[in-house]
Amino acid sequence: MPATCSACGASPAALRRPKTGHALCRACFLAAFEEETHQAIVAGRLFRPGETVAIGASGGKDSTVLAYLLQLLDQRHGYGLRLLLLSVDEGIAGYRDASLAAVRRHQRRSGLPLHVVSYRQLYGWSMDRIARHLGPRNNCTFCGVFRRQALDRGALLMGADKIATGHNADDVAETVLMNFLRGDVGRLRRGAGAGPAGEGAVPRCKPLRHAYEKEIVLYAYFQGLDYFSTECVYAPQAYRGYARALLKELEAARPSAVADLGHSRERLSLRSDLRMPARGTCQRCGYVASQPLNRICQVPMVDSGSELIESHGAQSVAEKKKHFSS
Ligand SMILES: Nc1ncnc2c1ncn2[C@@H]1O[C@H](COP(=O)(O)OP(=O)(O)OP(=O)(O)O)[C@@H](O)[C@H]1O
Repeated sequence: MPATCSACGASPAALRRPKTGHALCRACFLAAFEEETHQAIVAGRLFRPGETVAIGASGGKDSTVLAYLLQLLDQRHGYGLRLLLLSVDEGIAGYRDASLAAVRRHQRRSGLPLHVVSYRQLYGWSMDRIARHLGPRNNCTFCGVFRRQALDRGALLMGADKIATGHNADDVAETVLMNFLRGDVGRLRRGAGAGPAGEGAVPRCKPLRHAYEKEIVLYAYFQGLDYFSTECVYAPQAYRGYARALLKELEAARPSAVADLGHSRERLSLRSDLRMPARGTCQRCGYVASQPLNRICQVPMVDSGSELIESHGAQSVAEKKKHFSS
């Protein structure tokens, strides 16, 4: 590594940027990362003044950096946002309880309001209980559908106009790879944009979708941010892990592979006569569905316990509100 920072030419270089290869000092790296995130927000028109934004806070590095950065950039550039932290407790012992503790620590430091919604309260089931019914496979698929809806419902109850998630460039590239490998054209078309996405009740955006995971880790490190870094106990079974391993190999050979995959998806052109899955509403619960019943209402264990359907579909919003903690 060169002795001096290639940006300021004065301070000693502290790192080589994984994204660009530039050798930078700590201050120049932090400034570049913050400015790039601001530019992504401005170019993507992700927010409007006066909006209430619920930040999906998992306690992991990405959403911790996102929450920190949005607060910093909002103050610096006067976006005029009302920022909130929104966490979903899936009920995964030894994982989510510890990561929620990290969210609460961030909440205390930042002063941002925090709301927690749980699967148990919303659906009557914890993810651990679902996993016992389903066995080791498909847990991440179900959990993803449950979480998407839980974030929507939490955001609606908090009066949020938008949900911001910490998805980064590696997440986007993995998703593109996975959808290619599965031939899932519907998700390829709608899955990797900056948002607002068309799915769900509340528009979503991903302000860090151009940020490399390695740089997010470096940013968190240099800012001394406190986050939870253990993988979910169900993740090793997920197909996404293969896409992640493949991406790491590709990145080692060519670092731009991460960004290039995201760009490929954006520029992808699909045949005009291609039939896309219709998006409607679930006949049972009324939330987004591409089939008569959405994935949650199709969970096989509903036969062995109607609790899930009843608590998911039959409660009024007023009844559900009393379940939410703040
Ligand atoms: N339990 C949750 N509660 C609230 N938001 C969540 C939760 N899980 C995921 N998200 C949101 O979705 C994004 C991507 O999810 P992913 O599963 O990659 O998160 P993670 O790896 O657990 O944590 P992070 O992305 O914060 O490092 C997160 O950055 C966060 O914004």
